Parts: sequence; structure tokens; C-alpha cells
Amino acid sequence: MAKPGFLDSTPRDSAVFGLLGLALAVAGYCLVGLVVLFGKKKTPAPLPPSPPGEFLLGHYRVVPVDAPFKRYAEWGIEYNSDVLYFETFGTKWIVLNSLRAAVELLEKRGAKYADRPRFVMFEEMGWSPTLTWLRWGPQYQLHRRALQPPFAKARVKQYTGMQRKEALICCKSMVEDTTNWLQAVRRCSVAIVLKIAYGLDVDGPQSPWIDLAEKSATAIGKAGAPGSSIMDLFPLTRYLPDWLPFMERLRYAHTWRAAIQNITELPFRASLTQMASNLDRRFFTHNGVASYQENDKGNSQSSFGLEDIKGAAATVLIAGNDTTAATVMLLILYLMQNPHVQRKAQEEVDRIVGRDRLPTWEDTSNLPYMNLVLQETYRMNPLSPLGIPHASIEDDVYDGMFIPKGTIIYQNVWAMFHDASVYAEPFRFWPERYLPREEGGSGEPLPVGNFGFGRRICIGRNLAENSLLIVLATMLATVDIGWPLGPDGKPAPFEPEWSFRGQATVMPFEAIVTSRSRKSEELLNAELDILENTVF
Ligand code: HEM
Repeated sequence: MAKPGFLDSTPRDSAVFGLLGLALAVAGYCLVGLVVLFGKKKTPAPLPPSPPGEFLLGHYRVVPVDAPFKRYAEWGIEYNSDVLYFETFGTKWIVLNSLRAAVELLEKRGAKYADRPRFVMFEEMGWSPTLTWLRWGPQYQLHRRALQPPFAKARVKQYTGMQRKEALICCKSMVEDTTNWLQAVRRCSVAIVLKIAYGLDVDGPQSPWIDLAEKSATAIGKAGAPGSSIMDLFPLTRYLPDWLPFMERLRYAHTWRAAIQNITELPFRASLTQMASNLDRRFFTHNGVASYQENDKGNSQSSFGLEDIKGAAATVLIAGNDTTAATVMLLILYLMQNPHVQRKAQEEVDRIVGRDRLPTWEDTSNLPYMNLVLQETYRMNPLSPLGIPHASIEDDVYDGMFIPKGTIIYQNVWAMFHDASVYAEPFRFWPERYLPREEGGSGEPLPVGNFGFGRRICIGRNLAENSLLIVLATMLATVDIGWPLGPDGKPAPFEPEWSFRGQATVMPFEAIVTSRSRKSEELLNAELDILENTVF
């Protein structure tokens, strides 16, 4: 929270406070820097290698803000180490560049690495308690216990009918407006998690919930790698005025604060209103609030309070919608760029499902090539290239390298997925690479780590994968994804743009999505007519 005094003060007062604060902060951090520099105690083993830092600032300016994962991968090769060490003013972080290191530390020794760093910037953005950012401890465990079971593999099967309906609506909208496929994708992704978290429906492409979800996704997606802002490194700087030139991330946090507050508050309130007349315990807030009220009536205190339920539901909506939409965007991009892959996956759907009906969720496990298309999409561009950082709970030694307690751990899944010694031609989209050599593949391992590692692994991975598979199968059955044409009627030159600040996402791009056949269009309409009044 910003200090109330700052909000009330005049610009001149705030300038004076700001400069005073700045001077104090600089003096304080210089002192810490000197203590760190000269007061280093002997460690039981050498620290992992690191590139040279700068006097006092350490690695603060050495690591690029844009696409840091690529630089970390290069340093890994340069220093011949899958673990690298960085430090600035007492904040320590390591980067794991190999799957071997990530599995050894985050999974086999998971209990030592289950913490998160404190995300001061996200606090400044006004987040309620949410599983994703909570530090290891009783409140975290309470949230994980509340959120993990409803998203277990067996439990999320109950949502597959609803997910399929949303996939059908998505493809129908794409066919009806062949250039606005992105709106259809966003609607679909928001609708699925909004329903599961709150029991609320998205009424149409203009639904305010879509706008709300999009704003919060932008707020989070462009906030920079979690835990890397100046406030995360020097927490006192959050009290500086945000107009100072180097406080860009504080300005960002304040600008997007309203979006986070709205997405936390508004669907929760709407859900409370809805459940007053129509309680349905399959939905997270309905069940959570009803249990809370029952406990209250029975005079037993709920450990999971209303603020916790609100924060947890917002996590599902925020963590679940943009990640799914961003992955569908990638699928569309890679299918468009690789027409032979698109054709091969369509042929598989035609062969297994036939052309007289549309795929169901049960079909998805019988479509091996389509599944590989999804895996290859994960590998090509992991959405969180450095994962969400963990933090170490105690001192540790790995491969003769010392990892001090309180170190922030980034998992460079991008480096793992583009390691040329594991994946031949790592920048080529080639789903066959996972097939055995005798089937024309290269026997390479499926990518591991897109959903994180160990005790903090994504709770929504089963739900997300179901959504992605049913959307992909429905797209393959009903639409052709084509390259935009230039004025001469030939495919226009196109190079996608990417955002590598925080999440790694492809920027909106043009694609022509057309109906595959008259028959597939009829099937879409017929299925949706049948499902129109089905309550999921
Ligand atoms: C393609 C879709 C998705 C991707 C790529 C993804 C990726 C991730 C990653 C990388 C993490 C960090 C794991 C770690 O720290 O080791 C994570 C955590 C998390 N995800 Fe997802 N996610 C996706 C979908 C979802 C969905 C649909 C939900 C909600 C139902 C969700 C909820 C969460 C939560 C609550 C956490 C925090 C877990 C914790 O800290 O204990 N995610 N996700």
C-alpha cells in the first residue's frame, strides 16, 4: 500500500518527502551494499559461477529487462554451468538452466525450495492473499489445500462438457467473423474459468468480464519477471514518489492497481448476489462462501475467510484465462506458419473422429499427433520462460555449489526447451521430434516444466490441458487457419512480434480463419442448438 500521507500531500511536499526518502534509501542501501561487500562470511562451498557485477550495484544493471532468459542461457554456456548466481544489495538469485538441476532441487529436494520471494511490486498492485504469491507457511498451505483438490485430474472431468461447449462457441464465432479470431479465443478462455471460479457466465463478446480479465492479464503479463523490480530488490523504494525517472515499475504498479482491485472485487460480489438465489456448490466461490457461512452459524471459526476465498477465486480467473488464451494464440500461429502440420493434424481428426460428428473430450486421448502439436507449442514458447520464482528455505549444496538460505530460484525453462543437445534444431516447430526414430522422429523427450516444478507446480494444469485439447480438436475439425493475403492476393510477408517482459507472449497478429466445410459449419450449429439450454 502507498503511504496515505503521499496521496494527501501537495506536489511540493511530496517532492520534498520524495527526495528525502530517496536520500535515505540510497544511504541505507549503500550501507547494506558495503556490509555485503566487505562482511561476506565464509561459505561451505563456492557459490555458483556468475558474470561480473558492478561496484555496489552488483548484477542489477547487468541482467537485461527484456528477454533475460536468453541472456541467462548464453551465460550458462559461457560459464559452463547449469546453475548461475547473481546478487545485488543482499538480494541473491540463482538461475537453473537445466532440467536436471530443476528436478534435483525443486522436486527431489522440494521441501527446501517451496517458498516464494516476497513480491513487493505485486503487493503495491493491491493483490489479496493468493496462492501464487503467498510465502511458504500456514496461510499458503491453507490456500493450496483449498485450491488443489477441486483442480485434480479426476475432479476437472466434470467441467469437460462446459469446456467443449465453449470450444464450439469459439469456432463458430471464428467462422462468423473470419478476421476476429482473437476475440473468440479470449471469450472462450475467460468463460471457462469465470464459470468454474464464480459460477458466472460470459454473455457475449462484449461482456464486461472479458474486458476486466484482459486488463488484469495486461497488468500482470507486462509487469516484468516476478520478483525482479526495483521494489522487490529494495523494498523501501516502494515509498518513493512514482514520478522519479527510475521508478517506472512503481508507476506501472499504481497505474494497474485499479484493474487488480476490480478483478478481485467485482466478480466476487456478482457471485455473492447470484448464490443468494441460486447456490451451486460446484463453483469455487459458491462452495467456499457456503462452507464459511455454515461454520459461522455453527459458531466454529473458518480458517479460510472471505478475503481468502476472494483472493483464491481471483487467482483462478487471472492465472487461468490469459495463460489459456495465450497458448491458443500460439497454436494458431504455429498451425498457420506450418500448413503441413495443420493438414496432418486435421487428417488425424478426420480419421479418428470422422466428418459426421465433432470431437468430444473423450476423443482427445486418441489423437496422438494433435497431442504432440500441443507439446511442441509448449516447448517453442513457454509462457513463463523463467517460471514463477521459488525461494530457498535453508542452506543447500548442489554439485559442489553453495545455495544460501533465502535465495530466489528462477527456472529457465526456455533454456531447457531450446537446449540443442536435447532438441535438434530447437527453433524449428517439429511435433514429430518426440516420436521414436523408427517412426520418423528423433525420440526427444516431451518438454517438462511448462507448468512449474515441485510443491508449487501449477494447480490448474489439468484444467488448462483439457481446455487446450478440446479447443485444438474442435479447431482442427471445423476451421482452416490461413496466412493473411497481401493486396496482390499472395501470402503477405509476416514476422510475429513478441512481448518478453514478464510473460513471453506473441502479440496479436492477423490470420484468416475460415470454415473447413459446409458440413463442419452445419455440425457446429446443430451441436450448439442442442447444447443451448444445457446447464453445465
Ligand atoms: C497453459 C496454461 C497455464 C500455464 C502455462 C501455467 C503455468 C504456471 C506456472 C509456470 C506456474 C508456477 C509453478 C511453480 O512455481 O513452480 C503456475 C502456478 C500456478 N498456476 Fe498455472 N498455468 C496455466 C494455467 C492455470 C490455470 C487454468 C489455473 C487455475 C485454475 C492456474 C493456476 C495456478 C496457480 C494458483 C498457481 C500457483 C501455485 C502455487 O504457487 O502453489 N494456472 N502456473
